Amino acid sequence: MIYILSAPTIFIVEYCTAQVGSLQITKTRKCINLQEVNMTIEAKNITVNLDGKKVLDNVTFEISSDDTWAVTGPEGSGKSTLVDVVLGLRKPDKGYVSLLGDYKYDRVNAGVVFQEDRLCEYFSAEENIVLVNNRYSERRAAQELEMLIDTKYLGRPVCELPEDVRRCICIVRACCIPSDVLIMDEPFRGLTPEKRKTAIDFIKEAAGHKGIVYVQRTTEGLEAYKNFRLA
Ligand SMILES: Nc1ncnc2c1ncn2[C@@H]1O[C@H](COP(=O)(O)OP(=O)(O)OP(=O)(O)O)[C@@H](O)[C@H]1O
Repeated sequence: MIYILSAPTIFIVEYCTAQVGSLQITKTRKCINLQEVNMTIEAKNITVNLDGKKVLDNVTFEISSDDTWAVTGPEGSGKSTLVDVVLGLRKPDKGYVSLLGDYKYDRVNAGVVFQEDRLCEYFSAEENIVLVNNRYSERRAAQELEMLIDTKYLGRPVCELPEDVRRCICIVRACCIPSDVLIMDEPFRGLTPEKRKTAIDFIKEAAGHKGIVYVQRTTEGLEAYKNFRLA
């Protein structure tokens, strides 16, 4: 990581992290090398009560670039609630989520697979991808989709497609959204072990140095990852 000091009127590089008197301290990355991007989502002391029941009790963890987390726990243990808090969709009763490092925005910018598919049912798989990233043509979207689904499923309303194919479309969609982190709630539901492995390879490739959070009941199928940190 290089640090450059410059006068505030001369804006040398894109990421400004602090202003010190008349000096602008700018943090940059040589040749915009993604390897040096450092973003951290800090979830600290998260406590959530629902209907008088403590669903999350003082949960603390950090998701940084290059981290891959598995958040596991039995049914009803609060996994999806934690995802909602991290995404800013639910306010915790106690604790906070903050963004540290090279974030350009003051909110979590995530590619998400939700527990439910949340697809546009009468749109095709390609159209569902283009909807979340208008830089993609349908042709480009099809190329991404073909890494996980058979071409026979393209060009058809997704409501006609089998459950496992729909889940793969959700994975591709999350990976195609411009984002800083990937958060996936039961992404591999209904997938065969072989397909799950292909999907993990696809996600790893698409994520690059982004942090990844897998949410599922157990770590089954995540053996491809070594040194897992369990939350
Ligand atoms: N809006 C709500 N109002 C009241 N209770 C809720 C609400 N949403 C979730 N709960 C309860 O909070 C607990 C945690 O739910 P959550 O969906 O986060 O669990 P989970 O670990 O993701 O479960 P699963 O593995 O079934 O997806 C459950 O007991 C659930 O019934």
